[in-house]
Amino acid sequence: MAQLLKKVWESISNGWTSSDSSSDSLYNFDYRGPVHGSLSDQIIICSSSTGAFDRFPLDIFMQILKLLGPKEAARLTCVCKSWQFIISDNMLWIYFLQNQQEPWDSVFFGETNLRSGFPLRTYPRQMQSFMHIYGERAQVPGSIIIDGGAGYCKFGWSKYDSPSGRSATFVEFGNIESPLYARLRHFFATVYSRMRVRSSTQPVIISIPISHYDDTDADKAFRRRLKEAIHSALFGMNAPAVCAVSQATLALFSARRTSGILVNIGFHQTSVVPILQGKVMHKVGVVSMDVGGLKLTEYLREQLRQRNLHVSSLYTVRELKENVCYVADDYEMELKKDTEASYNTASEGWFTLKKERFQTGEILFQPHIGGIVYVMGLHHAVAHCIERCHTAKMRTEDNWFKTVVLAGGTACLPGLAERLEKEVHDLLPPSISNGMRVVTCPYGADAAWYGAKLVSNLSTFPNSWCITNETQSKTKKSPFW
Ligand SMILES: Nc1ncnc2c1ncn2[C@@H]1O[C@H](COP(=O)(O)OP(=O)(O)OP(=O)(O)O)[C@@H](O)[C@H]1O
Repeated sequence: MAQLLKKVWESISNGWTSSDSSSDSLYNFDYRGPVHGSLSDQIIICSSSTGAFDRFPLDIFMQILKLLGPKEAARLTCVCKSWQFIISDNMLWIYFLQNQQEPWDSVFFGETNLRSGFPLRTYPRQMQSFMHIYGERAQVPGSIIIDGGAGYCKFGWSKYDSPSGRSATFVEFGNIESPLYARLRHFFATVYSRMRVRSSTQPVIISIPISHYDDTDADKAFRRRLKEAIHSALFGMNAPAVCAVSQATLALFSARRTSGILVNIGFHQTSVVPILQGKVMHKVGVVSMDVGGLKLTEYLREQLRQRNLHVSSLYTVRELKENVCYVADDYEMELKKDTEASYNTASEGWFTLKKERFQTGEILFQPHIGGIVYVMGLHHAVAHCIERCHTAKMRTEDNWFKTVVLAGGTACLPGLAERLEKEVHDLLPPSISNGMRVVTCPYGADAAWYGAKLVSNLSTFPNSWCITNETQSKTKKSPFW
């Protein structure tokens, strides 16, 4: 300890001689919203002594605590009331949380918006202290996250940086004709075996695919049945706790939002999903189009074939699409430009693409150029959804539906967000479109997985988000749906 103090003292003295010594420079936080007010204000009120440390300026004392780390700092709260008061300062624990593996913005978003589970409640002021939150988060068990996309399944540990496995999805969750329970059980068993983990050891968080989204009785019944089948399959495998949340909601969470319009461009389909406070607004209407990543890949292959460019594998075409294609800001103008670019693929060498680079993504806006008929363009679907949200006026006090979040692998196409925003503004009257913006979720195809990770690392997880075998009978009507 003496050594450490010496080191700290030296480093701080050096800092004073070489740079500006404003006390703020010791705090490199972005956060400026203390829950208890600033510590220096409060320390004046706190009259009791910190013993020999009375001689230390407060910022040095805090620097020592930062160097000691969260475990030691927590222990020191037992020394006396003054120390406890100083150590429990939110800024110190925000500093510790900022130095965790998870981005601080996501931690803050999650702890202020998602702690309660459904129905969501925001904690602007009366939330727990960050010391308490830090302690709770440290005790949250690791969970298994399974995002079973229509094309690719992503799974892995909540404490890891990214999904540990991706595989082509071999179960269609949405197929009502087949014995759902058996298929789900097989699917979960395969994921557990790939992860080499026993199903009975960890809570599990599952993304529910966007399917049967209408507000009809039949679709509601299907969604209920699917939820029940997921729970029974997992509890039948002795999972200790299960959390099942819509894929669209999880993707929206990963973009650090609880409300907005989530546009998921998936493998087979594109879905436009209005979400208010984490809840899918089936009543307003989810719009879905049969254009997804696979159609884009197939269309690019067709264009290359027309230019007598032979590509043996669809994987190579996909590689070209993911690395060379983009969405034009103005399609007609782009046709007049020289857009040629070459790319060296992993298994089939060099290819030079021309207008295919932007024509591929154009089928999202003009499906007919790819031979897809009776399907509306993405901008029309989004504008339609915004209009419906505007008309429904569920919450007149804000424009929750004016943030459009793009998720899914195809959402990574450069230029897509800008083009969509422009087209939607052109379609809607300014009174509705004013303030509308389109943002891209930073996680692309893994958006739902990261949303699940955010939830499963919350200080209140699993209690406020999961159900157990014992509690499942009480959740006949879950608000997650
Ligand atoms: N950087 C990229 N640019 C363009 N397309 C991409 C990129 N990365 C992935 N994709 C495409 O995204 C598609 C897969 O998307 P994703 O993994 O989101 O679908 P999914 O989760 O299986 O489907 P769904 O969301 O419908 O359940 C593939 O066609 C893939 O080629």
